[in-house]
Amino acid sequence: MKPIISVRGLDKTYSGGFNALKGIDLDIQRGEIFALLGPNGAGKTTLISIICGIVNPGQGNVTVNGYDIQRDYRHARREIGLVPQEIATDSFESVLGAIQFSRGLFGKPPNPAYLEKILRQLSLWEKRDNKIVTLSGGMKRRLMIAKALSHEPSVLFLDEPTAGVDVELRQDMWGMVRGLRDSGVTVILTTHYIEEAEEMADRVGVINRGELVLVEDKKTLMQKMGEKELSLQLPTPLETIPDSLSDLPLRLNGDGSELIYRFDIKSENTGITEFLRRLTSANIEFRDLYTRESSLEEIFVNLVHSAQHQGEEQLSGEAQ
Ligand SMILES: Nc1ncnc2c1ncn2[C@@H]1O[C@H](COP(=O)(O)OP(=O)(O)OP(=O)(O)O)[C@@H](O)[C@H]1O
Repeated sequence: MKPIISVRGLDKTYSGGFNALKGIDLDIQRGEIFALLGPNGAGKTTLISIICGIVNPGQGNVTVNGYDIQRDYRHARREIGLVPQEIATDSFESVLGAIQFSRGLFGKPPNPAYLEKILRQLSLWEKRDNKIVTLSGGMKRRLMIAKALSHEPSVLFLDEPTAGVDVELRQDMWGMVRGLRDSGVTVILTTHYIEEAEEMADRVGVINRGELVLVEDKKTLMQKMGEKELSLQLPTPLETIPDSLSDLPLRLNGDGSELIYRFDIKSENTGITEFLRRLTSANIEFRDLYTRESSLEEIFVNLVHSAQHQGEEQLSGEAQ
């Protein structure tokens, strides 16, 4: 199947001369949840704003459902629902009135059954006649999503959907976004919360200093880049790691009653058998053992660090 969004060779230099995006190539597949991760100022909003037609692209091409965002702006824009970070809406309007109005802006004929469906999906149907001013913060956020969906777009952009939202509400939002994906909407979200990407995304893109440094299936990414840790619970805490084991990737946690061995799940030989044999030789006993995988957060930090490191090496190479 053809991708719903296709970005080719996208470059953006702002008028002040700042090069915010560098040669971005990206395909978004129909029906997926794609999370765009990156540190502050990496270029996430710039990329989304270009796809949504809010910021002019420099060089390159972007199509949405086959429509070129510059040559065929109106068609491309109709395919998109954008949920901005800020809640901006007329507070004395009713919930239903607000989404009817948003739909009208796209020149779409009324479709009460569709609007009812999205309000029900977002748990706002009971509030349809309420004035927006009377809604809670979480309801207002959901209303912003309902507005963005009102014209039946095929792609929904969520810019930091849960910034400043409490944990419980965040989980509600995640459930709702998954529900939208299940109903056929493609979702692209930017987030600072790695946990959010880890919970929701099918694929993850990492952007750093205007470059897309990685696009990967989330599960593959976690397997490929992940390190595992083998944690041993010791009945007798250790003060230090014995000299006979000092060449191994070990560390002690807390009061010395947890010994942690790191290994790479990519590697054919994890070294665990050898480690356990040497542990016995060193007369170290353990009560229990379990493994844990590194989180997307750790993977992300490693990636950004290595990308920065490469950049610095390149700069120092150029300076020489
Ligand atoms: N209108 C503009 N003119 C000049 N530079 C800009 C403009 N908008 C953004 N930039 C710069 O482009 C870079 C990328 O900004 P962008 O907002 O896309 O990053 P971001 O990844 O969305 O960051 P954040 O996570 O903080 O929202 C930043 O260095 C920013 O200062």
